[in-house]
Amino acid sequence: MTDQTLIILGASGDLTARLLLPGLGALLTAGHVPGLTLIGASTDDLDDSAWRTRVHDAFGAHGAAAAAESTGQETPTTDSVPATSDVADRARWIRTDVTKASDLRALLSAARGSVAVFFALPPAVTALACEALLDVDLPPGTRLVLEKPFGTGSESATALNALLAKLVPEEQVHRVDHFLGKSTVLNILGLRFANRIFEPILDSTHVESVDIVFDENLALEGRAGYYDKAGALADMIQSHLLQILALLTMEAPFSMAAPEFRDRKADVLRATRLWGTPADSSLRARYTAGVLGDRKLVNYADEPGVDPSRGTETLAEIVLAVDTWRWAGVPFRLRSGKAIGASRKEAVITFKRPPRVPDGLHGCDQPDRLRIGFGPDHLALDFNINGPGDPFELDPITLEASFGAGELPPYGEVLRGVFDSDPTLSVRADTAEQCWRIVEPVTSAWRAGEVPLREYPAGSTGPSLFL
Ligand SMILES: O=C1O[C@H](COP(=O)(O)O)[C@@H](O)[C@H](O)[C@H]1O
Repeated sequence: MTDQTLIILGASGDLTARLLLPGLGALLTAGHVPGLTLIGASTDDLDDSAWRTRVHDAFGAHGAAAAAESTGQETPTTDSVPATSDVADRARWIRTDVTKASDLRALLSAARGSVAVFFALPPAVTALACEALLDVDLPPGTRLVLEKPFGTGSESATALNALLAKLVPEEQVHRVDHFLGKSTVLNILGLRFANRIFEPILDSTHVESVDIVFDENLALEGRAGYYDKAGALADMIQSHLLQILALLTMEAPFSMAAPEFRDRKADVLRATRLWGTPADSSLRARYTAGVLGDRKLVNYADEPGVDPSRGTETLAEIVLAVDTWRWAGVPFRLRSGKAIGASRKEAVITFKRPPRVPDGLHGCDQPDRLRIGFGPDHLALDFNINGPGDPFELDPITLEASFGAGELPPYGEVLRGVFDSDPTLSVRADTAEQCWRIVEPVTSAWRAGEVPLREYPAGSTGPSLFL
């Protein structure tokens, strides 16, 4: 097995501690990437020892715990997981200005074996780092791993793609969308393509509408530096929810190999557009002060680090059309909000009514629904039967299935693809551009003030076009 080195640019940031290192810890605990060298880099004045402590903490607090959860074992500490302790003990910190070729050259010379460079940086700094890398000889096979947001619109995404194409072949670029590492999201593929019963009715003849909803209890949680520039549309819809839409609407690939799978996703995203005008097919809103469970939340605009004049939305909705033979005429309603009282994370496929219910059968007319939950992992099918009591009275019933989490947490899954040099679960260049193209009519209209920014108290359900 070849040695591998993971270099994290921007390693002192929130993403590294909160998601990346825990995901890596789970991956190592599950026995992957033995002998990994981990190098952290940024302009911060850390040293090896301080960095190792951070890595130990992140592995111990989250990574090992996540792996233990999925195996049902007791939570081990880093001390009881030699693979993570070993990587943490040998981790190195190299002070680096990521926009300077000379610094990046020195950084890469410290790597052993096959190299993956993770850009845990804001989009503008990522672009500068990529430009600096043009003057550096990258070791053969180097993989470049980029976080969302990938650019800030289709123009910057196209420019960044062009830059990356000068550095390494597309197969070596991993654009991370951690929702593609979520076991329930991936279960959409098994549900659709490994069963006879669902796929034939997933089309415009049978489906009335599809809702993809990710409403969270979480509020800003100290992430103003990133979130206030992104907002709910870019943070969740342009990225994660469009990936879910692609999995729900794509045609069956003949294989799960990266080229076929990513071709089918790209096909359907190219066919996706806003349903109507931004005024009738989009909604934006921002939470005000409120109470959520036992937490008192302050007005978003008063959160430290927020620039209220930016008008950042914390709740966004858009309605999309997928112009394919299969889906023409079916509205896809995508929604995500923060500080929502009732957390709801699911895709709901609502079916059309039967052509005719026989006279004499009465009492219940709920439409059939297939619900795919994204946390907790859950699957439910709502339909009508002749229930107890009056034999001709219809009753609603739900068939439910819950299943355990995958072997790895989402970031672990995504990183496994990076270390295996398998880009299947990463977002391809054209797809990243398409996802911006789909939302751009909305972002332009919002910038021009054509859609008002509404308000909702934290802890409420928030406004909606369709709920
Ligand atoms: O990427 C993001 O995702 C999370 C929600 O995903 P989860 O896996 O943590 O449930 C969201 O809270 C965050 O704002 C966004 O940046």
